[in-house]
Amino acid sequence: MTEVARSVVHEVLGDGIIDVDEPIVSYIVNVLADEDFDFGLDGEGAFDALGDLLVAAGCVPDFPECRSVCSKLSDKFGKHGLVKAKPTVRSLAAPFRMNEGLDDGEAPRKKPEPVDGPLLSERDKLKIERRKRKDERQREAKYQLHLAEMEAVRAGMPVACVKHEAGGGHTVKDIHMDNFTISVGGHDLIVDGSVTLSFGRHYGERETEDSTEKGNEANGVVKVDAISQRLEQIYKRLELIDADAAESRAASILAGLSFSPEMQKKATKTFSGGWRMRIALARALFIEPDINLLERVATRRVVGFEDQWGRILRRPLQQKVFCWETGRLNNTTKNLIRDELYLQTTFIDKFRYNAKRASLVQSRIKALDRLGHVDAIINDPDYKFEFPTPDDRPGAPIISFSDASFGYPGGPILFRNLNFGIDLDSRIAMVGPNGIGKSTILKLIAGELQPSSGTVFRSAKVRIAVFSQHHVDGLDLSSNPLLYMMRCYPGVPEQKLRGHLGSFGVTGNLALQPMYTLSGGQKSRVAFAKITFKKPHIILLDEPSNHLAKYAQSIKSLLFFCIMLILISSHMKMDLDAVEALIQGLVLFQGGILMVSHDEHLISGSVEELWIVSEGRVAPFHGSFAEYKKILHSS
Ligand SMILES: Nc1ncnc2c1ncn2[C@@H]1O[C@H](COP(=O)(O)OP(=O)(O)OP(=O)(O)O)[C@@H](O)[C@H]1O
Repeated sequence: MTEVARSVVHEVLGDGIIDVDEPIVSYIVNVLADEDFDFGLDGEGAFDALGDLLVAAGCVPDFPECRSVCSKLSDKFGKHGLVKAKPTVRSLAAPFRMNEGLDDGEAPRKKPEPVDGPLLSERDKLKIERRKRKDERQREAKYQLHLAEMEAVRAGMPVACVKHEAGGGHTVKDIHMDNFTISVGGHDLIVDGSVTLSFGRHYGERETEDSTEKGNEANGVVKVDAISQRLEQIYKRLELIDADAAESRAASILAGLSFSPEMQKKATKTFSGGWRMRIALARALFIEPDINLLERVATRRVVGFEDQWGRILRRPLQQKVFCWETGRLNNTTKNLIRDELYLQTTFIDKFRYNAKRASLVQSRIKALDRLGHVDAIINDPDYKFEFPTPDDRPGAPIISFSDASFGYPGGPILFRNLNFGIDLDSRIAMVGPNGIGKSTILKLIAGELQPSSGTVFRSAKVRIAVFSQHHVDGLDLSSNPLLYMMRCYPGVPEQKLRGHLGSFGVTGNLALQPMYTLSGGQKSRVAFAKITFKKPHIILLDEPSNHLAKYAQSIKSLLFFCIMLILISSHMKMDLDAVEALIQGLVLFQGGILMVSHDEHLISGSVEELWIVSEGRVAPFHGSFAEYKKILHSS
């Protein structure tokens, strides 16, 4: 059926569909081929569902033309029997009585069902259902269009095109092209070139210059001046960038980032998250021109940032709030002010009824009152990260490992005889080298993996939420945060889901914005909202600040620091503001936390214990993250 539908679409749209990307064409075909699709009167349904996409994708020049095309589509689909017949109303030959054959006594009345609002007729319900499907299709269409646009931007260059403007009077069997231009990515490679390929001659790469002369002799002119000039430029450029040494340069950069020769040959997909980040770093280092360019930008940012920070911190609180209101602060400065205000308000709350500190509390209350907007600042949605408090507290044991060992099938044993427990008061960060198996432990805890031997016990009553980059990547990008939550939790009132999204700063219009338009940090917030809706007792976090801090440990030079900033701005999935908010949210969370992270700031701000994963074992470390790092460096 889809094949017939496809041929009808091609027939009706003709040339209009030739240059349209395949995913868009498939989408159009699938929508129309859907057996529930309602073409409506004269193709009006098709126009509603696909009009915007057909025009935006250039299948039709404008909306009036689009209407007529939709009408043709409806017609053709009907002729091919692809339009499902609508149920028709049939009149009965004789009246039919509902109580025929029943006792004459009055039938017991059914108690009317309580209803919340006006009753909907079947027709209304169908209409609403159609409307929903239409919205869904339009969202999907916009997303497909966005994907196609992104693909074009990523490719960075339009398709190579050949403009052929005039034909010559040569024999029919020769191929002659005159006045043609070849451009790639907006750069002209050949301008006003002309080529004649004479029938019977053989042309090849090495023969080019030769054949020019031979061709001249034989009057079969091949004008390759422009081509050879261009080739010369390319060779010069390759020489300039030392292309022959590219592989060895890449190898030495990778080796500097601890990739052994065997690892350098492995497919990227076989590496753990941390190693993949190193690959991204190696790539950034390899492309020198971009680094130099960005380095300047980053330096300016660093300097500007420090200047402003220093200046703002020296000002009294009142002035800081004024600066806030005038909106000239960056996120870090905002966080510092917010922290200070937060401390002031906590101080007031804590010592409000303490006689000894009464005067101090009073003066602070007055000072804050004078400032105004304090609530707005503390409750800024950007800063919000509120994990729900579970209503129950299952008794111990919650999670315990007994002699648990694990190795991936076909791989080495990663852990032997692990013995430890986690409860609702646990606040732990697991640290260790890349690829040692930290994420694997989280998967064993969550039940995604089973131990090869020994046991991992999980209380039947415990609710565990897992956050990893995988959950952010798994969001439905064609949807929006609210719809996504509605699909994940069907039947839950919209207001409740909105409220929950709001706890993670996804408020107002942001909750209705297409997911693909959200920033990395905003997507992370949606993922957090999704995994915590059921009020988990334990939260497992796998690199919630996404591998950013591990490089900060080894990055000494400004160049490296700049690269970090580049990586932060281009790859980060959670912005710095969100990390601050996450720390605050975790501190206030009333359950257990086990995180895998290399982010010193996140670890020291939100957990109390450090566990070290190494050589197949997990052991508590009695010291701070900074002390652990010191030991790591000295060894
Ligand atoms: N599905 C899998 N199949 C086979 N091997 C795997 C699989 N997932 C991970 N591994 C391997 O198991 C080892 C441990 O991986 P894991 O992701 O747990 O490490 P990690 O300590 O979390 O690393 P990082 O800090 O780099 O994120 C690595 O060598 C990894 O390549």
